[in-house]
Amino acid sequence: MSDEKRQILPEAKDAYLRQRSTEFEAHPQAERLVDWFKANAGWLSPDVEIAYSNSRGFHLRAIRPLSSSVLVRCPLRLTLSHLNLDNTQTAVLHVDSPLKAFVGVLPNHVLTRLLLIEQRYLAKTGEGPWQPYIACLPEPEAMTSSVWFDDDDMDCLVGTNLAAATRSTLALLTEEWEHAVEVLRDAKLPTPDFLELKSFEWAASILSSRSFSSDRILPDREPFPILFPVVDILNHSTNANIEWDARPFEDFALKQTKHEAVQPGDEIFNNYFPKQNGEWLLAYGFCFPDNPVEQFAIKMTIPLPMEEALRKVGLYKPENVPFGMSKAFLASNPNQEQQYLRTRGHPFERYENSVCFLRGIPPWIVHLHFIMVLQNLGIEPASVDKAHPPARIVFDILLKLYEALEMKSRLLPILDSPRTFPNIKQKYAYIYRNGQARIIHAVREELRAVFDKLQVQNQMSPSRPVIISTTEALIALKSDFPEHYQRFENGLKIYYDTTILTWSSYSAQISALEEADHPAELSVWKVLLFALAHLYTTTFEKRDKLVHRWIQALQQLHPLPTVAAVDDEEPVFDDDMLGDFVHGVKRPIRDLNHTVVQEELPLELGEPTGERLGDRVAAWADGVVERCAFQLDGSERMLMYLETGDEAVDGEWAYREEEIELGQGCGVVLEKEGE
Ligand SMILES: C[S@@+](CC[C@H](N)C(=O)[O-])C[C@H]1O[C@@H](n2cnc3c(N)ncnc32)[C@H](O)[C@@H]1O
Repeated sequence: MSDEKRQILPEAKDAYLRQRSTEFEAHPQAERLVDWFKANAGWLSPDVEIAYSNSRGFHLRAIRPLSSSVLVRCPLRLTLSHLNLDNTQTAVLHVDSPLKAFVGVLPNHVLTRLLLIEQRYLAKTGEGPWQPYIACLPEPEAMTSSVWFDDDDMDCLVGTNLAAATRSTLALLTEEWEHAVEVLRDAKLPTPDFLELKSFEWAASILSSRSFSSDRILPDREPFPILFPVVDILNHSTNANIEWDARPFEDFALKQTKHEAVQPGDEIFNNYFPKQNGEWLLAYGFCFPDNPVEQFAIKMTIPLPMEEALRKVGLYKPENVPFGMSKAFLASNPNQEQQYLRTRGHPFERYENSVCFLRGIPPWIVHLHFIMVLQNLGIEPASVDKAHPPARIVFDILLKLYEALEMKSRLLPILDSPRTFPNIKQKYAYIYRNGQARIIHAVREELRAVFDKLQVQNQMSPSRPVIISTTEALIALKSDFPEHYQRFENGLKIYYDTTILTWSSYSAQISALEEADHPAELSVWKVLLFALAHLYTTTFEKRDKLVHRWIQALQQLHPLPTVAAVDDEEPVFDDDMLGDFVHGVKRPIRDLNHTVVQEELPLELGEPTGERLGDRVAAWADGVVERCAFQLDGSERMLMYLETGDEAVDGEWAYREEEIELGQGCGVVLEKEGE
């Protein structure tokens, strides 16, 4: 019975049970298996039977109320593993097989697969000690693990981690098989026909989907995969009330913990332990919609030269770990271990982090981005308060993480469910793939909600950190310095052919303009920051104005370059152009009859506080915009994150304790890929 079917409505239950009793036929092979099992000291509760259905395969079901909790007990003697090839082991069956010569030569797990292949071959002619058991094992055609996907099935995994994991599993199997065949040939053993790659893959799938770890029954040795006939007939359910009971060196049993609750006809499940859907599909050939433990695995790869540079700035020093995160991750190799994204409410809990919207991101990844951001800004980790790095640094980390997640989300859109699937493999592939897509989109949206909270559109910016386009920056300039705004507006008319009738019309015009493959707004930002910084540097009053505070906050992190730094550089902008934007364009003044009465003279580009101030401010504006301007979700608008310079106000959004409700942002509407 599937998990979904377990939830069936009471009124549907009778009909379901009637239908089920015809679907679930007793199976002659199952009967032979039970007879063989009992004849060899295996114990199966008299209250259960092994049933078979096309959708559930072989499985266990109750035929009457359970009189005891023990369902099945398999003696060590009946188990199948490489130990059966080792004459020194007395507690297990011995087979007379040429494979015995390779104990200690081939890896144990490879030997177990070869033994299984050999026994399958024998079972086909009714031979071998495990014949009734092997006869009940699924054949390759019935296998649904991603290892058995054809090209069409694999297409359903595009963009997922499982696509790569499946390919590398197949590559490893091929390598192990080739090695085994070579070793057998070198030993002058005729390689049997049945030892083909497909059989090797079959044996590996049997072991991955139904073996147990040996350590419970053989606690005195390194664990290895071992098959327990009949114990392995139970299907999996997360809700199974089951207990594993091993008596070391004797037997292994499954017990139903709430056996009174089992009704006649009920399927009895094992619990294989919670796993990610990728693991389920790769090893067992099924997976679950809404798997509660599902995470999104990320493998970081830090290229060697970058790793060396980051090591020098303190990547591996525990004292540099930010946001109160646990430092334990530093002991793991970032290039080897998987990191997992976790959505809100995940049963494994999220990661410790004083920034609540970063709690779904693995600490290694947050830390790496922290160090990279510091390196980009030329800031020594020692000079930063690691418990609460400034909000500007949090913002840069957020942006970098968001861009990476956004790219990944594009590769993995959430898809509508097709009405039907060509086969069960593609159905499971869809369930897995969409589960993964939902995680990456959920974590991305969690970060996106922060941008939405900060973003201000077409209105005066409040006195807090904001994400704005040039529209809102111009609104602020107009409010703070109307005269300077007027000059800038004229500059826009001349140099960008942009007339500001309304803010929306300006936004529409500037969004549509491109310059050498860049949005023209990028260069408007540069000129605007030049104008604002020039104003800031040359105005000594009105320092409380918002536009001044933006520049002040920016210059705390990005100081004006020195004279020496700009000395040999080509000027970034044309002086006349900057003069026009900042000091007013030379334009005719007309009388009522539209006759030119006077040419307005441009003001000089003043440099009151230092040598080559204009060039330095221009280089500064250019550098800051190049580093900090960004676009969100493919929108044409070029945005900047600007702070007030008041640390308490600026840090509030980053260290606020409550989580932002998703979908409640005030900014751009989320673009949902694939919808
Ligand atoms: C240990 S065997 C269980 C016996 C199996 N049904 C058989 O026919 O041999 C594990 C395999 O059973 C199937 N299985 C177990 N639990 C399942 C579930 N909840 N949903 C779908 N298939 C399941 C999968 O094919 C899995 O690889």
